[in-house]
Amino acid sequence: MLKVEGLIKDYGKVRAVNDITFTAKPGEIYGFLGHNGAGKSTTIKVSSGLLKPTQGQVSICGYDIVKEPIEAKKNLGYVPETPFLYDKLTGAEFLELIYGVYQPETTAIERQNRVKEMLEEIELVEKGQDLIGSYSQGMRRKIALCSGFIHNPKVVLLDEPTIGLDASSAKVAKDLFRKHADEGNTLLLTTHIMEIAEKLCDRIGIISQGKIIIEGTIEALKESAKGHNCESLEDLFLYFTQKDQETNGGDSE
Ligand SMILES: Nc1ncnc2c1ncn2[C@@H]1O[C@H](COP(=O)(O)OP(=O)(O)OP(=O)(O)O)[C@@H](O)[C@H]1O
Repeated sequence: MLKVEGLIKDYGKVRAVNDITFTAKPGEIYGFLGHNGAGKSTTIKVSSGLLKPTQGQVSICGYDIVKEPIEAKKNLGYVPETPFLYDKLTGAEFLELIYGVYQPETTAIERQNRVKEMLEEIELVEKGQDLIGSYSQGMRRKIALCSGFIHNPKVVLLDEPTIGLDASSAKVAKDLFRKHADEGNTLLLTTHIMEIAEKLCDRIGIISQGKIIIEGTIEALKESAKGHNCESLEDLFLYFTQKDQETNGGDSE
């Protein structure tokens, strides 16, 4: 379970996140949607422990990310929008390294077996022994995704997880996300691709100018937009964000 309560994050004078509260539950894929600069990545970075909140709390499975970072991070997987990878390691070596950091008590054989399983799941076995430096953009993305799931975390934060993936790789990734959620884990993901959010997410939170302006299932969002001709998630997204800008002003695009 991921709980964000009264979160505020300032970068100097810029208030990037302005009092956000939401919960992503076990078994759920929570989609975080918003225009560029709305505050999605900042919320994810604070939730991962990478940035300190200005105000408010984030807890991962009940552990406060600031006060109990080790316990919180043991339960956490995080795949940033621009992941850092080691070009001089093979994909398999990189994943073994990450797995060993999270599960230091495991043996080398256990780590190798888990990595093999993960590479099979993401359909990258034949490239596992190649250097990451030789990978295409899509292969790099796949390895980064594996690094977020390799230790079977209870909460996974995914910032634009399907960027650079072709249609069949995106399908493999989406299947991985769904399977992990169906096993009782929590996923929070951001995406600008409305079709992905529509098909994959159990609940949606729309963020505008650092605030969540509406959240719920797509059915619930449609109910709130009744009479405004919103048939798809794209229609709903445009309706709610435009309404927010008309009501509250601002220049987020
Ligand atoms: N390191 C930083 N220093 C100063 N301002 C920042 C920094 N990172 C983000 N911001 C500002 O915070 C606000 C929210 O940015 P954020 O990256 O969280 O948005 P986002 O919703 O993830 O956008 P995108 O969809 O473009 O990735 C923006 O106004 C951005 O310019």
